[in-house]
Amino acid sequence: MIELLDVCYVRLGTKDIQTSTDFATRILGLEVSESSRNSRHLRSDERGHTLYYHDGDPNDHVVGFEISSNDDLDSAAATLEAIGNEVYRGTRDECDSRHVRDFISFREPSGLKIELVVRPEVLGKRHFPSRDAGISGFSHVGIFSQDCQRDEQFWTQVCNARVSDRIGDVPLLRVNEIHHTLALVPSQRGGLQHINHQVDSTDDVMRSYHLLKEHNVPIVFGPGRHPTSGARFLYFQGPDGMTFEYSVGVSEVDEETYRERQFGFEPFSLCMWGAKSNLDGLEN
Ligand SMILES: O=C/C=C/C(C(=O)O)=C(/O)C(=O)O
Ligand SMILES: [Fe+2]
Repeated sequence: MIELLDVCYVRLGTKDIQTSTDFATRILGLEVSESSRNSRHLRSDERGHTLYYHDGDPNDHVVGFEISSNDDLDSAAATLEAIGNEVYRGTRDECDSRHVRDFISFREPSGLKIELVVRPEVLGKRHFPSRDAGISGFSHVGIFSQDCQRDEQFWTQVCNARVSDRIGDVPLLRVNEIHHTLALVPSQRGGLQHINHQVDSTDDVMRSYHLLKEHNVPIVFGPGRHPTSGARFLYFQGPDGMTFEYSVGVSEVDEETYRERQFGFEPFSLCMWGAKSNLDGLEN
């Protein structure tokens, strides 16, 4: 069993590094922690970076998950190879550019590249956001799935993910006490469906809603409230068609007493306030 501790970063190719950086700092509210001619490391919390943009194909998405030790990394590689996955071990330079001690990469069943990393760096220097969006940190991702039932089996049987809720066959999966760290969203393609940052309050969600509208950023869903995690949310479109989410109030799960719930595949399962979803794979 591969024991994922948490999601730690997303890496995205972009056609225009400057436009993507401007969005990430002036709109989303992240901090540039490292910059080169063709890449940016961006920070959202105490970690050294949680988002990385680089010149490249905008369909090139990678999600990093932290695992606890090199022994766990070796046994994860053996587990993945035993079920037919090709596993790549990061070179020293690649580890250094990610600020991690070690990592391996592989593709999950719908094709998204996953990196399992050991000892991602946290910075002593206080995080200083580029705008007052109220972000408290990077929290979860949505992943496109060509077969939600098959992919749920991968995340729950090969890895340690547990189902918190399902909307139809769409599972919200946790790897720690947070209600979900990944959601599988039906699609013909693979890749990343959305990137979530938690904010401090509903006021932050609503302040950003008005700021985004003023800057003509397309709103994809919300403001609204998920009956699943209880979070108040707002989804909007960033560069290269990537969807970002702010949310606040995601519930925590007591492993001893929690039982997974089944929600119907209907609009009020997505938003209990009745907002209409234009989310890729979850339109209504
Ligand atoms: O539309 C369903 C989304 C549910 C949630 C939630 O319960 O918070 C998400 O944030 C998500 O799937 O990303
Ligand atoms: Fe989300």
